[in-house]
Amino acid sequence: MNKSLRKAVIAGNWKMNKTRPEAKALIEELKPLVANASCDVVACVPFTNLETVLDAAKGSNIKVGAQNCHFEKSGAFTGEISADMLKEMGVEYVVIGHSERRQYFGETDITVNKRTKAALAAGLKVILCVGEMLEDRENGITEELVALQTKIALKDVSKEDLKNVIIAYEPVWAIGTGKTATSEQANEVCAVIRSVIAKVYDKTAADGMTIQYGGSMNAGNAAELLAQPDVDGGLIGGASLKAPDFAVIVDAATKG
Ligand SMILES: O=C(CO)COP(=O)(O)O
Repeated sequence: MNKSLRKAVIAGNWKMNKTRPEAKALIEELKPLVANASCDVVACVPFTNLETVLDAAKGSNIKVGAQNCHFEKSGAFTGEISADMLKEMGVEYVVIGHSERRQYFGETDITVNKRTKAALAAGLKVILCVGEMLEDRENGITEELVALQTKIALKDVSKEDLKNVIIAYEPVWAIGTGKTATSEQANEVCAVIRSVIAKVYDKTAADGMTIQYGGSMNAGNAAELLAQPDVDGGLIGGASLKAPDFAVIVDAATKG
């Protein structure tokens, strides 16, 4: 299927950055720069910035996302935020299973699956992150590992709900390191993910699935990565904190 029939999505993952005034300033700077984008533009911001960013992005084409949500609807889960809480605010997207959550906060494939289902049930769109560690790549198990992560994360997710899922392939060794996967490496694994979707669901679902690459994507390398046939967008960390850089990536997706 022609990739141009899929929706390209460029999402910024601000991670643990920006106070509210800084967040507002970044969105204000970004708005005119991405106003003519033909791809979807998303800012996934810290919980504390959600209201500010929702407000600042109002009337623009910037959509707003959170960076995690809990799998229970409510209850004694100190420090957690439910999917319903995000939905009620007007948040549209949520990042689930980011490698930093897997590495530092005990996130597992099983909890990623639970959070994914909870977010979809609440009506949120999920940016589901998968990706191998350097050791996995060196051991030659990247494809199997990413396939496994994808399958478990999507267990019991219906074909209808899958329409609200984007998958982000983020090799852990490329995140925040300045070491980008080559465009061939990125495309290869995105294609593996697409074939998993075809097997678990069907070809139509696979053809329609937006699959992003993430990991040191920046203004200089985005065009080549986004031109790959199976790369439909990007999940951007560091470069999403600078409006002009992020806007170049959005432009590249519009062309790619
Ligand atoms: O983790 C990432 C996005 O979720 C990528 O981060 P960097 O773009 O800073 O490498």
